[in-house]
Amino acid sequence: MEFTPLLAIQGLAALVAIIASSYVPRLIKSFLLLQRIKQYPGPPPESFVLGNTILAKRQDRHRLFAEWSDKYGPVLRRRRLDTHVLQITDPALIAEALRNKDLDKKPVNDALNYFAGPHSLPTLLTSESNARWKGVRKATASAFSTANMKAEFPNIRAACSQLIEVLKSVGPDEVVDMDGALCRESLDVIGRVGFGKDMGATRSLRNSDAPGQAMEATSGALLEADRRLTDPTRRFQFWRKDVREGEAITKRFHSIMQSLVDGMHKERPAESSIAAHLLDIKDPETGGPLDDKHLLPEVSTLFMAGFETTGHTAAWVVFSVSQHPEVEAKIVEELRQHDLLATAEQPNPRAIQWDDIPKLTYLNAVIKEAMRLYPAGGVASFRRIHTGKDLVLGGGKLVVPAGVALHFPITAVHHSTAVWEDPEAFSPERFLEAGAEDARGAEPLNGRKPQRFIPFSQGSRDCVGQTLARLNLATTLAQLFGNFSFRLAAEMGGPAGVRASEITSITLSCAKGMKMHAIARVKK
Ligand code: HEM
Repeated sequence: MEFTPLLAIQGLAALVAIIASSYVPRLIKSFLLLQRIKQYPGPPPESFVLGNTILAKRQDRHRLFAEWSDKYGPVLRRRRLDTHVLQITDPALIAEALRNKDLDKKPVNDALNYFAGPHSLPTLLTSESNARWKGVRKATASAFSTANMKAEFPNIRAACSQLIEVLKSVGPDEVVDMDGALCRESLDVIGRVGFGKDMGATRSLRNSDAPGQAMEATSGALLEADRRLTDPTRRFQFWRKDVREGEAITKRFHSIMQSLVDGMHKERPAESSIAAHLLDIKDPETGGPLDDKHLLPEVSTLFMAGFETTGHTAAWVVFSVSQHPEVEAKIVEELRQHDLLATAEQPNPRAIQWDDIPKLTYLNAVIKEAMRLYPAGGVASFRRIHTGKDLVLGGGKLVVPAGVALHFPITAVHHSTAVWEDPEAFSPERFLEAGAEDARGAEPLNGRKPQRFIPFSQGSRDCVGQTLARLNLATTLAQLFGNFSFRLAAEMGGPAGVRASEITSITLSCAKGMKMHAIARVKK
């Protein structure tokens, strides 16, 4: 056939018709949905086509969602291309919605699945709540039981002791990135508690002989996943050097995870470990144990979901305390009362025990207050209605039409003036009051009070690792504050510099890290 201008025009027309036939129905649907949620206010769209897409990808979007919530109210409307999103920050509505079985996660998250394993399969974190997810969730939830955490407590303490040793070798004039150090420690905690393996991330901070690849590979692969999340076309840009490097480091991360899986097969792990629980999962399709194709991504996911979240949170605590000497003085007094403070008479305080953790009331309140202000998963919690039917919440107060997405941004709830008094103030005392975590004036739902403090989200898709996270945070921070006082390094530009560098990628951190001076309480 001869190529003629007429043929080219016909081809172009066919292409336009194909695109139009798939997009026009979507646009009509989007327009009709808009008529049903028009009554809710919301930020003006950036453009007719984009809606609020670009702003909602901003690095400080956690702050933006909070500003919108205060400006437009607890139920507001925004748009991502042709998808309408209702952003909800009313704790009672959130509690009801997140416990409603008609809502589910969106089925696929390619970037995170790519991170998790070579076959890009959905995992505990990214999958819909299907039979496979149920099996993995049940097994991991029981791995994180109080009894198992108690059995694994010495492993957490051991990882923290390594960090203390590293910091002791650093002089007070030297600057340490406490965010990086605490992420390393959290990675090692997951390695030890989950798989009985020291990944060497903390040791490699000061010792170049220690095997440091685990940290570099995990954070490098996570960075590549984050880049793919913000730019879905990235995976096709094979000519770019940074994309190829991202692929290479992701492969390296997978091979480290594969060696953990090989170790699990070689020798039965401790019964209290996460590994033992993962090995006992029955695959709903085969009835047998998970094959490596499915097991490896679940192992990776626990590292991904657990190490930066916990590490960044601990860094936010250290930063917050460094800005509030009166808070530090109270922590010091509490640690002194429990014999956990380094003093001239007792330069090495006694080793922290499992029973100490609940007794550290003030420190626990400080951790909660930092998690309120800086929730690591602050923009998580997107849901969609999977039944095709409208969702009715609050006894008819809110009707969500099927097809509208729901977003419950945790940072916005934690910073809302409608939910908290003086939300921007760092005041651990608020968590010393009984019922501080409950939503004010909200009626109990199935016997449970709706919560306004939700750093781990809520409902069936809440954080499965929260027992480990809380335990690690309290154990680590008690030992850190027992031995050191922290001062923000000048290069951070003071609290204003930290605030200006807040960044939400997959988790919330400070783009500059958290550079500090660790000043030993007892001089050598
Ligand atoms: C301070 C530390 C942590 C914070 C703030 C945190 C926060 C969260 C949040 C907000 C979610 C819900 C995400 C969503 O709705 O999309 C979540 C889910 C999850 N978290 Fe955590 N997390 C922490 C530590 C951990 C740890 C230590 C682990 C495991 C080692 C872990 C494993 C998971 C997993 C597997 C899920 C998905 C659960 C499911 O969908 O069934 N997290 N986390």
